Amino acid sequence: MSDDEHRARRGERQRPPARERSARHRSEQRPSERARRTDPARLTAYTAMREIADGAYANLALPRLLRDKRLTGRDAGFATELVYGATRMSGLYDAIIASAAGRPVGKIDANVLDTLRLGAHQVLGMRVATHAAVDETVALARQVNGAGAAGFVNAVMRRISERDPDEWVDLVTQGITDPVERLAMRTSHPVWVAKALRAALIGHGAATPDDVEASLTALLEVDNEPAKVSLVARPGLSSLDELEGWGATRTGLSPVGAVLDEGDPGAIDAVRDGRAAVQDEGSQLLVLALASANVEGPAAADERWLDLCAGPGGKAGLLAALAIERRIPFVANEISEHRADLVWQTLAAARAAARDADTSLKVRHGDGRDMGEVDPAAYSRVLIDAPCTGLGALRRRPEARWRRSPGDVAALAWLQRELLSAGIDATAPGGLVGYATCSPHLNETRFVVADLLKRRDDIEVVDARGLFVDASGEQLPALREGPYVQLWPHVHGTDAMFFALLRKTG
Ligand SMILES: C[S@@+](CC[C@H](N)C(=O)[O-])C[C@H]1O[C@@H](n2cnc3c(N)ncnc32)[C@H](O)[C@@H]1O
Repeated sequence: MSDDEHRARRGERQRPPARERSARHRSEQRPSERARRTDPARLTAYTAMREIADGAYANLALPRLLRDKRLTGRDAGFATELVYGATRMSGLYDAIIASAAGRPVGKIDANVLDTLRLGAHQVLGMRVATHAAVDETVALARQVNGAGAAGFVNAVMRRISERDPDEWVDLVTQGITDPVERLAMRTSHPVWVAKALRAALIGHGAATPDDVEASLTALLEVDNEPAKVSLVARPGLSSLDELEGWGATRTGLSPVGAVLDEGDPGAIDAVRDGRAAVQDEGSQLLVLALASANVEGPAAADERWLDLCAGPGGKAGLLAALAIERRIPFVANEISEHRADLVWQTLAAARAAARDADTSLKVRHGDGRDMGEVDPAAYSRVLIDAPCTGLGALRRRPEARWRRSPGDVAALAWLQRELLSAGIDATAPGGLVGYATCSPHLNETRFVVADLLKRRDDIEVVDARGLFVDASGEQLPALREGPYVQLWPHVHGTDAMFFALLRKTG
């Protein structure tokens, strides 16, 4: 990376007129006059983009490629920002590329389009100096798309770099009259996602129809900001002091949480051993809430805990640690064999601790919908972290917004109801069921619980707000009227986790 790019990554503008003149001169050269190759960071970013186009997940594909290419430090950071930014912003960038190219992106070869998305992000999203962004994108195109494509990329990149980001947004939104659709384009979200999140903000009481635009804007903008790396110190296995020793900082939000501002969490001994883990603080808080609520009646006499949908094991890791401290038997269930294996690995440290404490910790591979029949009324606390669209964690999964569709919400709705019903069947009278999603979509959250409350007479809702307490014991702010808890990235700094707490009454 050049000095300009390092400055750009620090957010400094670097576009002196002389360089601009030089950029114009260089970009007006025929691509064949500039036959050099691009740098490994951009090439790796391009390879990741192609894998993502084939269905890979950015958070899995990119770290593997960075390792294979031995990219570390600033180069790894640069490649990561390129891939995450170009993928997240591809809705907006595609509109800009189409305008600059004078043709719909459907008529541009998919490989070339990815090269252009990476180039657009450097110019519009990263403030890499224009000449470097254009030259390197053309060099990348020459290397991976061929000489013919490089000429086209050169022309499109030159046009993109003629306007600043605000001018482009104005241009590509000028024909859009609906304000939510305009916002969706500006913040690069599918329109249906922006509309669903708008309805969720209102439906969960976080905004009114009159003031929702400001909240929606803040929410959609946060989706485009890199999420901090949050860590959990699993109680009894690690501690916040230990994580601080590795450079993490307590946030004060989760009593067991810290953030790592820089560095690889995988380098931390406790994370490698499974005594600590990377985990959103909203997820930590809902596990702590379920574990700290009062169970009553027969459930209180014989505590046993169940995580019904445990893969890959993040919440099970925290729940298991808490169960072991209290010598409570714990079962983590998961339907996917591969993900059940991941739970087994994630719980390695907890399994050892359970053996030492002579308490039971089991990983079950099976359909959670059967648990009501397999283990009826057997558990005192059941967590149902249901499969969902993940619309509350878009900042962590750059490709997710483009993969999901409204049909997914409908397809998941029935499964979510069946899992919640089975979880209730598996709960002993007086016991608690925590229903969670990393989506605030009303059809995956309130409506699922409301439906079960209508169909069953053996459950009641417990107000969960008082159980969401920060490191100093204070209830989290802005939890609205309850009884459910809906966290928001733009308010709480967590993923948009939903949590409903139900008590089995009969
Ligand atoms: C949101 S994820 C759970 C995340 C997990 N609690 C964690 O914190 O790491 C939902 C999980 O439910 C699993 N799942 C889907 N259908 C299921 C079913 N019928 N029974 C049990 N698990 C299921 C999925 O494979 C997925 O691993």
